[in-house]
Amino acid sequence: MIEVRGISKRYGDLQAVDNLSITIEKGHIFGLLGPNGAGKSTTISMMCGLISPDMGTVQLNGEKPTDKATKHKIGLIPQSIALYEELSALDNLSFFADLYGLSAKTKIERMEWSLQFVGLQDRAKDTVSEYSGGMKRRLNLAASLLHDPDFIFMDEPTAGVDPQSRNKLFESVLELKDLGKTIIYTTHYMEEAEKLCDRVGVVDKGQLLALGTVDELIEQHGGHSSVNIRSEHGDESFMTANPVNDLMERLKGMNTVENLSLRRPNLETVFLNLTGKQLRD
Ligand SMILES: Nc1ncnc2c1ncn2[C@@H]1O[C@H](COP(=O)(O)OP(=O)(O)OP(=O)(O)O)[C@@H](O)[C@H]1O
Repeated sequence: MIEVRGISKRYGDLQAVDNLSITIEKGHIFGLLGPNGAGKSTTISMMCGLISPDMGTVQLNGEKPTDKATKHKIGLIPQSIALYEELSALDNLSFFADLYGLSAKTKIERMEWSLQFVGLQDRAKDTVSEYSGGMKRRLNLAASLLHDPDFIFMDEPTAGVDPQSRNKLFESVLELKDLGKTIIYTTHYMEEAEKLCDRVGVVDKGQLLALGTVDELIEQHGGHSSVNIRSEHGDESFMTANPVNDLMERLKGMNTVENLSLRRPNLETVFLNLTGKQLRD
């Protein structure tokens, strides 16, 4: 379990994170969503002990993330790819395995497992500079899993990734959840959060604006459905909390319906309602 209590971080005049509290259950995938500069990376960095909060506390299974034993339970997939381009995938993993201090036997086992896990076993001897952006992302993930961490922090792991690698990454995230890992996932893509996350937090200007399951957030912040009917009376559009009933009622007076569209609120609507900002990659 991860318990974040009132963490804040200021850079000069800028309050990057402002009194943020979240609890994340073991085995959950938690999505941290927010526009550019909202404070997601700063929050993740405090959660995994890379930077210390000015105020507040973070506990991973009751321990500080900077605690030596707890550090070994953390896997971080940073936003920018952290690999040696001129080395092969195997040599990269070997380097990171040595940093984690794995024994020779464990190192070989974990390197094999990690490569298999991200589907790169056939390209293990290739130089990373020959990899596509998606393959680099997958190798980045493999490197962060070598020491079999319990808490996995993924900072925009699908940025600039082709659809095939993106799907492979989704599968990998869900497999990690099945293995009982706790995953914190930041993304700009709402459909990823809808597909993957047990719970979601929306942040902007360093503050947590909403927290809950996707359904809860849509219920609380999604607003009404929008309906459009084109009939012999022309176009009619309306917003409603009860689309099925309202639609049935309106259709009664119509003979020819040429077109009918119903748009229910989704996570994107929630995001726009809360932050007023369009998402950008
Ligand atoms: N080391 C730093 N020094 C000064 N300002 C910083 C530093 N790190 C982050 N910031 C600022 O803090 C704010 C939050 O940044 P952060 O990277 O946490 O946001 P983010 O939500 O991860 O954004 P993005 O989606 O663009 O990665 C931004 O305004 C950023 O410019």
